[in-house]
Amino acid sequence: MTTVHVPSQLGPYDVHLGHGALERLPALVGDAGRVAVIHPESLPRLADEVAALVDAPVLRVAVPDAEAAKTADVLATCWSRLAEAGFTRNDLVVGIGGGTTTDLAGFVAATWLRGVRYVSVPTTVLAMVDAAVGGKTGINLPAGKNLVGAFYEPAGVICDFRLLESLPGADLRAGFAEIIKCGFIADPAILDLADRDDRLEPGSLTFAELVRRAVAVKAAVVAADLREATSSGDRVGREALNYGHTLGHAIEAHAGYTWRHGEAISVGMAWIARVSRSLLGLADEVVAQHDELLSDLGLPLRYPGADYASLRAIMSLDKKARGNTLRLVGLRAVGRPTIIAGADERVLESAYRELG
Ligand SMILES: NC(=O)c1ccc[n+]([C@@H]2O[C@H](COP(=O)([O-])OP(=O)(O)OC[C@H]3O[C@@H](n4cnc5c(N)ncnc54)[C@H](O)[C@@H]3O)[C@@H](O)[C@H]2O)c1
Ligand SMILES: O=C(O)C(=O)C[C@@H](O)[C@H](O)[C@H](O)COP(=O)(O)O
Ligand SMILES: [Zn+2]
Repeated sequence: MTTVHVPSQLGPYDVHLGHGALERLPALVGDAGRVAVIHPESLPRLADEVAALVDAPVLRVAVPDAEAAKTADVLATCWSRLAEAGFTRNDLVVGIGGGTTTDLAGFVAATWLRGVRYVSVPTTVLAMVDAAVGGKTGINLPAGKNLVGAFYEPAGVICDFRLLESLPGADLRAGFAEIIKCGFIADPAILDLADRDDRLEPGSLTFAELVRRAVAVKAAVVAADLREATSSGDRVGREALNYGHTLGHAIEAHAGYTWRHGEAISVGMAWIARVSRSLLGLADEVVAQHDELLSDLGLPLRYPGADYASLRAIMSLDKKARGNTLRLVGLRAVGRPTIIAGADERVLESAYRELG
C-alpha cells in the first residue's frame, strides 16, 4: 500500500492507495458517535463493507446512481435523513462510490451543521485519482455542471483497488481520461505508463503507479491553490486541472448528464489540443498523442450530439469565465498549461469541426 499526503490549507490528510486500503477506515472513523454512509442505491454491498468495519451505529443513505445523485432534490433528501436521525457534530459522513457519490456526500458533509467530518472512499478509478481528492464538492444544475458546491476537504481518502473488481470496463476506462489529463498538464511519465499493455489491470504495478502519480499531481496542485484563484498566462494554478473540461462539461450538460464524465473530458481534451496547436503552437505530435492515447483506451474524440453553437452557449457558464470572456486551459507543450482568454471564436469552432 502507498500513501500520498495532501498538505491542504484546510487541514492536511492522506490518500491511502492499494489493495486492502479499506483496513484504514476504523482509524479514520475514530471516536465518531455515528456514521452516515452515503452510497449508490445500486451498490448496497458498499455500505455493508463500511458497516462491517466500524464500531459506531451506521445510518445508510442510498442515493441514485451516477449523475442522478448530484441534484438539489437528492441533497435535500440527504439533509432530511440526517435531521431525522438527529445527526450531531461528533458524527461522521462516509461517501463510498464513484465521483458522483463522493461529490454529493462531500457537499452533504460540508453543509450539515456547517460542516461535519468527512471520509471519502472512492470506488471508481476516476474518483480515486481525482474526484475524492482536493475538496471540490457539489451538485449539478440543468444549466451546467457543478454549479453549486463548496471547497471542503475530507479527513482522509481510502482508495482500495479491491473495490474496482466489480467496476464495468467502460467506467474503468473513463477514469483514465483524468489520468491522461495529469500526464499532459504535469507529469509526462504518466503518458509513457499509459501506453503499457497492463495499464488497465488494477492488480498491475503499472496501474498502481499511474494512480499514485495522478493523485500526486492533484495533491501538489491543490496544495498550492486550493480555492482555484484566477490564473493568468503561463502562471496556472488549480485551473490546470480543468484541462479539457470547458467543452467536456458543456457536452455533459447538453447530453442531460447521460455521458460519462471521463468520456466527455476525452472529447474536450482532443478539442483543446487542436485549439492549442492553432493558438499556442502545440506540436502536431502532441495533438496526435492525445488522439492515440485516448482512442487506444476506447475513449471518444467527438460528440455527435450537437453543433458547436449549442455547446458554445453552455460554455459561457463555465466557472473559469469572467464576464463575457471565455477562459480556457490550453497547452504550449507537455507539462506547460497556459490560460487562453478571449480566443478568436473562429479558431474554437474550426477545431470543433476538425473533430468530425
Ligand atoms: N470533485 C472533483 O474534483 C471531481 C473531479 C473529477 C470528477 N468529478 C465528478 O465525478 C463524477 C464522475 O465520477 P465517476 O466517473 O466515478 O462516475 P460515477 O460516480 O457515475 O460512477 C460510474 C458508475 O460506476 C458505478 N460504480 C461505482 N463504483 C463501482 C464499483 N466499485 N463497482 C461497480 N460499479 C461501480 C456507479 O454506480 C456508476 O454507475 C462527475 O460528476 C464529475 O463531475 C469531480
Ligand atoms: O479539482 C479540480 O480543480 C478539477 O478541475 C478536477 C476536474 O477533473 C473535476 O471534474 C472538477 O469537478 C471540475 O471542477 P469545476 O470547478 O470545473 O466544476
Ligand atoms: Zn474532471
